[in-house]
Amino acid sequence: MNQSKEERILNFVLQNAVRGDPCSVLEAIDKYCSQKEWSMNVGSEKGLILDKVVEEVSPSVALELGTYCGYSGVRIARLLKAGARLLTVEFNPAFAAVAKQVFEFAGVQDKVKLIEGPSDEIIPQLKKKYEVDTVDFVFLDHWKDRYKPDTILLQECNLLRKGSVLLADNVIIPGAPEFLNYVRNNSHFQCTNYPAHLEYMKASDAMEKAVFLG
Ligand SMILES: O=c1[nH]cnc2c(O)cc(-c3ccc(F)cc3)cc12
Ligand SMILES: [Mg+2]
Repeated sequence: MNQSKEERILNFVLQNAVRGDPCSVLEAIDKYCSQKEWSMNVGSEKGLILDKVVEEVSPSVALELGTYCGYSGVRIARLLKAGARLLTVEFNPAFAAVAKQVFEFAGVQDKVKLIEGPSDEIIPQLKKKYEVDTVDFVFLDHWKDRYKPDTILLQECNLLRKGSVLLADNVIIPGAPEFLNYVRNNSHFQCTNYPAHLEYMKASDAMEKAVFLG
């Protein structure tokens, strides 16, 4: 059976990165996806913005919506302080299977809980089933049409606290206009836009940070 692109990315990591070295995993994925096959990892330019926000927040509990191959999950997990954890949600089982192996190869598996399923089902389970009180940081990188409803759902489930930081990828390409309108015109959020390029391309993209004010 033919390999998927995601399996080819995983194999490139296994053959070119260093087990237990998260940075080498990130470099291998960026090398493969910039030289061989484009894929929707956040990439190194927007990855630096992600790094800065994660370091700024220093979350005890981080949530990622949209795991894909695990690139941004490795990016986030490698920066977490001792005892902190990342919960990452992926709808697509094939993507989740690749991400699991990427996390293990990078050596971040003890900091990461990979949850398979749709975000609108998982978010209401976070408190009771995954023992979450509130989330300090949320990376939205799944399906653009879910950014706004999932932001509302996080609030309805009392998962945000004063100062919780949302960071959304792709607010230009593919674009998340409803989400942008929602958070930018909502007095409970303080927003900042970070222009960048679409991963591995010259096209313009941007990330939006929205701090929940309580
Ligand atoms: O669907 C996406 N989820 C998460 N991140 C994405 C991402 O960073 C880029 C894109 C994307 C961008 C341009 C294009 F021509 C085709 C797909 C999609 C997603
Ligand atoms: Mg993205």
